[in-house]
Amino acid sequence: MTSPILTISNLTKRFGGNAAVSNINLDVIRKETMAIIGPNGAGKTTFYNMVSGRMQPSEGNITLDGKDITGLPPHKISKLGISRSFQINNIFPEMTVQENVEVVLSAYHGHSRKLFNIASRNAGIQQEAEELLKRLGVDSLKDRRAEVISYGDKRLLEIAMVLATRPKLVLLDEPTAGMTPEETRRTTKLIKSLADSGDYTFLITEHDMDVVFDLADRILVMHRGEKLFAGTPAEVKIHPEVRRAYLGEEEDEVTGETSA
Ligand SMILES: Nc1ncnc2c1ncn2[C@@H]1O[C@H](COP(=O)(O)OP(=O)(O)OP(=O)(O)O)[C@@H](O)[C@H]1O
Repeated sequence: MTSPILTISNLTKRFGGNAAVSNINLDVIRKETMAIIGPNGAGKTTFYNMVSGRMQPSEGNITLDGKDITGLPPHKISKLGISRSFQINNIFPEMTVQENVEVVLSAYHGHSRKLFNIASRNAGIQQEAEELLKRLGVDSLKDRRAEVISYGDKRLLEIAMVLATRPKLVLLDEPTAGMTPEETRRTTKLIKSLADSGDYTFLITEHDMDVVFDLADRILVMHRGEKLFAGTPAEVKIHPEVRRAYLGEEEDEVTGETSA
């Protein structure tokens, strides 16, 4: 875990006179799982939107694997290897779970995304889709229409679709938001096993601190647009300024403990 896959330099986004993100410097190391946390309004979404190309930075640079991607549109950034999960928006509800993954794989392998190509399914793509669904633990659902599976399973399907593009960097936006505690446990375990496989680099935003501390190798703590601290979960837990930033929001949110 040494060379950075993503380098952020002096990244700033202003809305009018206000800096939503201010002068952030950060390296995301190949194969690590990095989480971004911070109180409401800290600038996490704005930061994420700049990395995925949905927002143009006011200042600063973003480099992916040595290539400057600052200000490129989302489709170009996605082609260059940053894949972002959107909460279920990408799923075709009437297709089966497996066909959904096959559509993405077909596009990745240079075939048309059009449905008639799915009808004449390619054996290699079919097998690849099955393997991905197995990795996500949803292969038993492969022949179900996507619209009938549970919310938690849809989120896992969505992650399978993101991974189908073989991204260099996977952005997961609140991967457990809206899940039941059981779905959250299952999803956390799965993401952890994907991360442990060493095949992926994850940049995750997540409000659930238990999930963050379970998954992250390192955590970027944002506060009022600035980088308050970046370090290991153990370092973050004991960092006085981090604790101070969270107190007054939800007490001890950062440690996952409830204060008496
Ligand atoms: N399009 C916009 N126009 C003006 N101000 C914005 C815009 N987007 C975000 N902001 C402001 O930038 C600041 C950071 O917002 P952002 O949504 O990035 O924070 P966040 O950490 O993701 O918050 P939350 O945890 O509540 O989602 C806030 O003060 C917000 O009001």
